[in-house]
Amino acid sequence: MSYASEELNQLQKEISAKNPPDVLQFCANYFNTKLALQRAHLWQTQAQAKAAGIELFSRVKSVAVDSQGLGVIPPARQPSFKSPFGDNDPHSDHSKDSHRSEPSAFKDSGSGSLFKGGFNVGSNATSQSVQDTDPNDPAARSAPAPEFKPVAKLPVSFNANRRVSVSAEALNPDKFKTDSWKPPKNNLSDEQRAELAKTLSSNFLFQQLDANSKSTVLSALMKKLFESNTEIITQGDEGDYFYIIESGTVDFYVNGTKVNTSSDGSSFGELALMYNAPRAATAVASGDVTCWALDRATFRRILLEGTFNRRIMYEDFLKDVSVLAGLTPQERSKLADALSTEIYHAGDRIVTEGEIGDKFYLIESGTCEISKKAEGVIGTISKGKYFGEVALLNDLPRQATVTAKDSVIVATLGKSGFTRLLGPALDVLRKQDPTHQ
Ligand SMILES: Nc1ncnc2c1ncn2[C@@H]1O[C@@H]2COP(=O)(O)O[C@H]2[C@H]1O
Ligand SMILES: Nc1ncnc2c1ncn2[C@@H]1O[C@@H]2COP(=O)(O)O[C@H]2[C@H]1O
Repeated sequence: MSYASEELNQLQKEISAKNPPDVLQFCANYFNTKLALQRAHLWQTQAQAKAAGIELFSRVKSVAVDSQGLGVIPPARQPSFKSPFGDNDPHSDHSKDSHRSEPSAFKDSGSGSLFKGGFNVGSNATSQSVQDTDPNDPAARSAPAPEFKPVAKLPVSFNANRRVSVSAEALNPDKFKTDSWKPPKNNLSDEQRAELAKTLSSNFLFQQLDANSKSTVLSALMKKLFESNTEIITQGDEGDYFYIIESGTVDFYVNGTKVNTSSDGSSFGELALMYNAPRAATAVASGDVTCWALDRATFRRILLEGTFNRRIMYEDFLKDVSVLAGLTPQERSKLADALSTEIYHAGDRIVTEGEIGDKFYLIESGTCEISKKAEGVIGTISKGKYFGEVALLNDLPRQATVTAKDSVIVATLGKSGFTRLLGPALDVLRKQDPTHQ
């Protein structure tokens, strides 16, 4: 299948799942978001290459002409990753401004880190040794104490003369493997396989797989052992594996700041694989850690084939959101289909007081601060809580500013989904309206 057909198929699936009222707008947003992710990845790649002294994209000077016919240097323009049709092409000449920061948020229509905590691997997990000859095995990396540096700042300016076809391939490595794809084989003995199946059987996501997919995953999982302080994942890298922690504790850092910790039974490393985006965080073994790793192609194949789909992942999350407690399982499924994921970093404004509101937000992880111009900070909210309902319920501008205090992942629902899909939760939201308290 060609790259274009693959993209169109994917879009078709999204349209069928979400049945958007405004199809053209939906398509525009869909590709806009894809392009944003691609650009974000390019920036990251360029930053890494630059740090290593490599000039990745040749520079094309963009010189405007002033009223006297003289060439002038264009003013620095801050790229917006919310609009990739804007000034964020890393192929451009950015030498005039060294203060541009890497993108702090990316978003996509799909689920977020909902795999986290999904794998409730039992504490009776066994630890068979698996022959793993994968040359990319992260366990094979040397393991010095991790050193966390902020991601390099990037320069700004814009020239769209060069497009990103080569990098588009880099971002879609699976497309080259699609036809010849064969899941890896871990060569577990029958007993070891049965043990692993037992270990994963209590896991929510694993339970959703049909027999074939279960068997594929069992054969493809690779055991990885990480010594204390090993960097399992490095922020900004391309995604290679999705990990399930059998035992041990993993800490997550974004730009050098610790944002999260996961242990036995949790999973991580799904975001980069799902969105073809750079790794959103650095994952470090805080003690000795044993993981099961699923390679990118198998993860994506199973995900894209729909067994591991968005609905499954979001349903798991939605069960824990108290304001949605009154929804029937069918209502929850419909809602799950309509959600999108956005990621923000510390300091990002997610909604701004006075602006027009078009989305409702559920916090999947991280902490947000709510503030009002007149009153300052009025509260903080975290996982399982929501915001952005007031503007939508009352057709008002945003009544407060909501800022990410750390790395925040939110599930968002557009305005039409908000009124159509929240069912009895809308009444609860109305009753709990903070501006009426
Ligand atoms: N606050 C967080 N922000 C981003 N990623 C996180 C966070 N907490 C845990 N992670 C995990 O860290 C992983 C890093 O690689 P990925 O971006 O593929 O997927 C990421 C998530 O699974
Ligand atoms: N006291 C408050 N006043 C206004 N908004 C609040 C308050 N407490 C929490 N919020 C949330 O902050 C959000 C800002 O955007 P909205 O007005 O759409 O919805 C608002 C609420 O979800």
